[in-house]
Amino acid sequence: METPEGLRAILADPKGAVIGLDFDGTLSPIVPDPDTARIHPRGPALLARLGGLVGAVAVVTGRPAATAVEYGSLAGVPGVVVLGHYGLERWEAGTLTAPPVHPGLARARAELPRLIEGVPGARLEDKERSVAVHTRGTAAPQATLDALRDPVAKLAAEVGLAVEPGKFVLELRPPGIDKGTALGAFLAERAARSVLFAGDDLGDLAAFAAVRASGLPGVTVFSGSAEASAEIAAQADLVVDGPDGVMDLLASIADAIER
Ligand SMILES: O=P(O)(O)OC[C@H]1O[C@H](O[C@H]2O[C@H](CO)[C@@H](O)[C@H](O)[C@H]2O)[C@H](O)[C@@H](O)[C@@H]1O
Repeated sequence: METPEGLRAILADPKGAVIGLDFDGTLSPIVPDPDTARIHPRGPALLARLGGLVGAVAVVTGRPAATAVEYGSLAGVPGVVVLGHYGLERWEAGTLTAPPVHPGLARARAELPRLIEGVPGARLEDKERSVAVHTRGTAAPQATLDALRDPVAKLAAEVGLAVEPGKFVLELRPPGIDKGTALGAFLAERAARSVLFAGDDLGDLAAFAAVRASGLPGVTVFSGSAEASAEIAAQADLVVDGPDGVMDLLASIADAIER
């Protein structure tokens, strides 16, 4: 396969490159229980290696930054920056910065259990600054997700939150920021000269768009799977085979820089 132009730019000037990576489905294999997700075994060492070669490595995730740090064993990865809650939170060198909790969260948290009452296998993930409704554990995950879309959207509108859809998940979170604004601001802060972003879910499309909007040589990578979305694949320059494929790609980039 021909090397995309953005990747060639990264290899030619690695210290100008920002590598942005989603967590679930990209660095961490998808598992049924969100609490048991952990970074790919090759992840921490590879991120540390890459971090020493490129301008910056950032994990951009819908998870709370502290959760990504814990599940990703990222505290031991020098220089890595974690932009959590779609950029609302930032973790760097052991310091977490975060705004106050959105006032609509309390009511969302109180009312969501009623919406999933009588739906066996549906579960809530309370992330403090957002709440996610998961349907992966139900008998019909997609149909259940579709049935919950309208009531969840109505509640979100009433409390001033946005709905972020993902893989068998509807998340209620503060509006006004997404992975695109988070990545775009990080690229400007680091005066990036090239960028790679890898993701696997709908929330990552904003980051793909930010790569394009930056005007930098850039490459978008889709971490594909059996749950693959054609919409995301269509917007990616490269498609790899899930977190295993992401690890292989990152290793090949590190190898090529060191060569
Ligand atoms: O931005 P991300 O790092 O990709 O986070 C997006 C959501 O990921 C998690 O849910 C997804 O992964 C789970 C564990 O593999 C899986 O069980 C679930 O079905 C997926 O939707 C996380 O639990 C959510 O809070 C994140 O928003």
